[in-house]
Parts: sequence; structure tokens; C-alpha cells
Amino acid sequence: MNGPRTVGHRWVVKIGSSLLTNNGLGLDSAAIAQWVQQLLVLHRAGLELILVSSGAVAAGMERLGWTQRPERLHELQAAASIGQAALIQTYQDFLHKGSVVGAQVLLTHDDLRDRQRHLAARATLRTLLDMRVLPIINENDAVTSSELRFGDNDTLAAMVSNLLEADLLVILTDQEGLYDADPRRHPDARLLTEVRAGDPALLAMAGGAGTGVGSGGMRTKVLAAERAARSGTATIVCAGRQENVLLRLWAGEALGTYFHPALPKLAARKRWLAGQLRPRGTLHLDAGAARVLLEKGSSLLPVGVRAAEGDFRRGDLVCCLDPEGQEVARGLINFDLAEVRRRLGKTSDAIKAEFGNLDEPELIHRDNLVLTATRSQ
Ligand SMILES: Nc1ncnc2c1ncn2[C@@H]1O[C@H](COP(=O)(O)OP(=O)(O)O)[C@@H](O)[C@H]1O
Ligand SMILES: N[C@@H](CCC(=O)OP(=O)(O)O)C(=O)O
Repeated sequence: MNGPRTVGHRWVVKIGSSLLTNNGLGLDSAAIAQWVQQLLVLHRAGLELILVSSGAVAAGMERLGWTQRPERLHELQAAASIGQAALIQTYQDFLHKGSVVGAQVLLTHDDLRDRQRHLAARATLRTLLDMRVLPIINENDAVTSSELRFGDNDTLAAMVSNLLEADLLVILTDQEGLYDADPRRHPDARLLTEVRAGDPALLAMAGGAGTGVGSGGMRTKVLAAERAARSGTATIVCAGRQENVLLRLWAGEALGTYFHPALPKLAARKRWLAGQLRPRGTLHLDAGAARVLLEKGSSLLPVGVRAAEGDFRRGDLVCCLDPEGQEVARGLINFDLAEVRRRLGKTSDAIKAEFGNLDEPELIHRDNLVLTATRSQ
């Protein structure tokens, strides 16, 4: 894939655990100083910068004298609460030397799922940018439960890119970029320099985390690039330890892997819908219903739905699968599961005869529906 790398002026920069720490033990302050130096230069040049930084657990472990990363969630959370303070302190000290004010913003998945909190987070971040403050974001590890956490910061960084409609998401990691296979296992793997965000072939190449320190590996970075593209955000995954990496990207140097945001851009509300990580149920569509959703963007009517499962209530998010089991769309359902099941496969006339006139004959209104089958677009 060819074409110029567009870097724009609003950047989300994500620094991964594998880079920030010395083998998972404590923060590498010298490396952090280098990145902050570069951020200060970019800030002075007028860029709007948002930092997503991991490293809280590793910093906490060091303060507690732990040498093994704990497995139990509550111990991880305790370590993160201790380490987050140290992490922010480190950034603040270096930013202070450049007379830039940093702000800590800790987010949970729930904060971005709930519409009101999502809008509040966006307003706060926009205000900070207007004030020329540098927000430093991490997951609020202390209060997240195992099923409701991002876990990796790639997903969080992509959702923040969507929230702020960033021009560029820079993911700094411990590899040169995305290779056609995990370079730790395949020494002859080839670096891909330009790809299309959402290209299904990429996921097959991307493996999990390379060390016990990072979470998510290249897989979550590929998915993050796809998610970021929904707000027109390009993504670059590259090695964070190379000299002046951020300044060189700003100068247009072709480092790492560039993901062209070649997907159709979604309106902010639909992006919020598509960005929900955990739908509450699944609807199995017949081929005709899947086609009209994809081709016409119509509302979803009961007649085209063969089965429904999950534990959802009116207003919850559900996934719509085609007969091959591929997700085509997701949206906010108008009925509880039991009511959906009573309507399955029935025409609008049959429903009218059985249930009387209804304000909302469709299962999902098209305003509350977003196509997610990016792979087929
Ligand atoms: N196709 C691939 N190309 C590059 N790295 C890959 C690939 N598949 C898996 N990986 C692994 O992903 C790791 C980076 O992810 P991770 O350990 O989660 O770091 P971070 O903390 O920076 O997010 C690399 O060290 C590498 O071993
Ligand atoms: N929130 C965690 C970081 C999660 C994490 O390691 O993510 P990643 O940097 O994507 O591998 C922390 O600060 O320790």
C-alpha cells in the first residue's frame, strides 16, 4: 500500500509496559526523560499531545520490593495504585523542567461505555488540550474488575484517539513495528512498513505479548489501528528506543509500520456504539437481513432474525451475525431477550396482529445501528 504518511497535529502517543520498565522491575527514568524531552519539543512546535502510559504495575512492584508480577487481580491493583503515583511523579518532574503542566486522567472501560461519562471525559480532555496541558492517561487499574478491564493500553489508546479524533496514534513498543510473523519466534520475519488498517490478513500475522511484562502483544495493536481508523486516525507502531523517534516521525521519516486509516469514517455517536467492548447478546440474521443491513443501512426487523441469545434488556448493545457467524453490525436493541424471541422470524403484519400497533416495530432502529463488518467494506 502506497501513499503519503499523514501525521497531522493532534497525536496520541502510547508507551507500552515492555518499554517503560527494566525487565518489568521499576521504571526506566532515563528512557522516560528522553521521551518527555521529545514531547516538549513537539509541544513547543504547536502539536496537541495526549500520552497514554503504562507502567503503574511495574513501578508499584519496585516500591513493594516484589520481583514477580503477582497473578491475583487485587495484588495487581494494589501494585498499580502505588505505582501510578510514582509514574505520574516521574513524568511531572520531567515536564516541569520544560514548563509544561501534565494532568493525570485515569479511565475505566465503563467511563467510555456510559454515554454521559464518555462525553464528560471528552470535555475534560478537550479542555486540557485547550489549556496546553499534557494529559497522561492510564487505565484506572485500582477499580477495574477482571471482566471489565481494557487490560492492554493499546485498546485504551485507540478509544482515546476516537474520543478526540486524533490525527495520529503512535504506539511505541519493543519491536520495529508489525512483522509478518512474531520476530521472537521467527527470526526471518519481515517488517511491514505500510498496511491498511482493518486488513484481515494482519491479524493472522500478529501474535500475543512477547514478554511477561506487556499485555496484548501485536494483536491488540493491529485491532487498535483498526479502531483508530474509525475516526480517521492513522496509526504508527514503532520501536520506542530508537533515538529521537518522535521527532523523526514528526519530520516525516518512515519508521515502523504505518496503518493507513482506509476505513469509512463513522460519526462520533456511531463510533461510540461500535467501540463498546462487550455486547450483552447476539442476534443470528438470515442472509437477506444481513444483506439489507450492509447494503442499505436499514433498520433490523424481526422477520430477518433466526435466533437470539444472551442476557440482554431493552437498550443494551447486541451483535448481529450473518449465517456464517461473521459480525455484520451491532446496535441498541429495542426489546428484552424474551420479547425478541416472541417476535423472531415474524413479519411486521403478523406482529401487528399479535401485539397490536407498536411505536417501534424494528428490533434495532438504524440510528442505533452501526455496521462493523469492516472486513467486507
Ligand atoms: N507479527 C508481529 N510483529 C511484531 N511483534 C509481534 C508480532 N506478533 C507478536 N509480537 C510480539 O508483540 C510484542 C509487543 O507487544 P507487548 O509485549 O504487548 O508490548 P507493549 O507493552 O509495548 O504493548 C513484541 O515483543 C513481539 O514479541
Ligand atoms: N495499566 C497497566 C498497563 C497495562 C499494559 O501493560 O498494557 P501494554 O502497555 O499495552 O502492554 C499498568 O499501568 O501497569
